[in-house]
Amino acid sequence: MRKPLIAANWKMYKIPAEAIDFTDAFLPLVANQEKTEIVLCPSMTSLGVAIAATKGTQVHIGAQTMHWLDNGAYTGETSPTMLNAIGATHVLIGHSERRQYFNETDETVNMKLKSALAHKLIPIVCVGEQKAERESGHTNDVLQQQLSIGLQGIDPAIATPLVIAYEPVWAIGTGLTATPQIADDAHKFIRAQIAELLSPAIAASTRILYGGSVKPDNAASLCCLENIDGALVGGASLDPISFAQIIANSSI
Ligand SMILES: O=C[C@H](O)COP(=O)(O)O
Repeated sequence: MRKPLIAANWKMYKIPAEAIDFTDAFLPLVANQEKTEIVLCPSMTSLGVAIAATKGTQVHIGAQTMHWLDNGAYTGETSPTMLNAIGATHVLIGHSERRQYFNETDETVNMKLKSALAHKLIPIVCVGEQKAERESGHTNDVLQQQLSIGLQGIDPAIATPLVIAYEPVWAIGTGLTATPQIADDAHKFIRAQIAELLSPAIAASTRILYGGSVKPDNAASLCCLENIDGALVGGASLDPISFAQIIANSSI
């Protein structure tokens, strides 16, 4: 039985005071949502206040990226030990915006994933195809490549916390959403790949989230499918009421 997970990716939005305004409004709205794992991923400067504000609640805090090393001369980077030290529990890895604007590759995804698992951070590894790749019939090839390199050398014995987010790039921030059928097919393919690359047991327990223009009114149709175990939400997670509605509508 996979516990549903709904994560908010705030991207480069919200200063610390706005993060606190969010949690003040949001926490009472989800006080009874024990069935869903809820994660907020603020920017680095709001991690600390978000962790303090959610202490003692069932809401977890994750980072939007990290380096794979513990420390070193890497200006601007944040390490897994730094995330551990402040109490972050989850980390997004390989979001398409990191791949597009910050040169992240399947190889760096792989190094970050190994590091996150070693540091007991729950990794949410993002994969997904571009519009042209879908239109030319290459979606599964792209997913296969991202996963085979991203998951290379991962020890199945420590892979249980792995979470995958399927985010078709053409659906991110565009208002275009994958149909439930498109999303479920991709998730099914991803699960089969995990079975081959890691093990059938890990494939069965891995949560696979959908991301791309998830809103309160489409959350139920996307999140209730056999292979979809939750959502990674961008724009609609910035507003506490809308994000709480997505969580409520997903658990119907
Ligand atoms: O990480 C979240 C995704 O990029 C989805 O963003 P969006 O909900 O604004 O389309």
